[in-house]
Amino acid sequence: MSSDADADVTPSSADGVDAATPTGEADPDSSTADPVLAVDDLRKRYDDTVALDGVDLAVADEEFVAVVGPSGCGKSTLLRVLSGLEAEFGGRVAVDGTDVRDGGSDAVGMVFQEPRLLDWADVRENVAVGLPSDVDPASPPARERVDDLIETVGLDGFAESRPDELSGGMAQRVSLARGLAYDPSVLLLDEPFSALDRLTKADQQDHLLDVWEERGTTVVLVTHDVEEAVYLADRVVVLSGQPGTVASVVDVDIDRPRDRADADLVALRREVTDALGR
Ligand SMILES: Nc1ncnc2c1ncn2[C@@H]1O[C@H](COP(=O)(O)OP(=O)(O)OP(=O)(O)O)[C@@H](O)[C@H]1O
Repeated sequence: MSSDADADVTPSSADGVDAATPTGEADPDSSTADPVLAVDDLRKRYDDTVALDGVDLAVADEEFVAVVGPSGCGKSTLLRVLSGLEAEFGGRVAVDGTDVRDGGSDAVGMVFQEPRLLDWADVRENVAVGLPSDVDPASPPARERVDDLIETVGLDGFAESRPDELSGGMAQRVSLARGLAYDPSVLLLDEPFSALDRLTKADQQDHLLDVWEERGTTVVLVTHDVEEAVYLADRVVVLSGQPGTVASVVDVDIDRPRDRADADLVALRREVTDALGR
């Protein structure tokens, strides 16, 4: 894709976001000097339920962070706040230095557990849904960007296919391309592979890593799957049970490509599992 096309469809972002060095253990706020995503003392309550209580998290540019925690600890709530779907909360959440309540969430892309595709639309149209609202999806730069994303997620040749002609893994890749169409500063993934069988899941995980490495996107992945978290992420943030708060942070300081059976990886899996109290 040409840089001209990028310029036409990419929203402007705030200046001055530099990569920073993650450090780790139990102090998620100290991980980055100038984070792309900054969560400070996040508190969220639904009537009598305290879902999140004082969550701190800082994610560096191009970092891949996984969030794990017991059922009901507030993982989905956290993503809903980050993506601007929950406007009422305590504390501060900023993307590229802009509060999510002041438009910071515009710089966030989201991939859900279910692909949530439009049945009547083909792959190209489904990906185009993720383009900025002021971009004409029929314009040549937009079409070029969409086709580039379709290629990035490995679906060349399927641009005119409809969702019922795709496998579950392929449909989830359409959802990933749609999440990237806005060229987000942060891509949020809410258990994107949990509905897939084991082999498809492993393929999709590797595919996500390829896309992450190729596009340099900052990723926050919520998952129940400790193996997935440790295999994919630079850091695993472990939330405590309800109300959710950060119980510990485990650095995964292992070069990629990683071997799922690697002894160090297995040891880190145990560390995360222990932190979860399983
Ligand atoms: N819209 C809502 N109204 C009332 N309570 C809610 C709402 N959404 C979530 N909750 C409550 O907030 C808490 C956190 O829910 P959330 O779905 O964020 O947890 P989770 O960690 O994603 O759970 P799971 O792993 O089971 O998907 C739970 O007690 C849940 O019942």
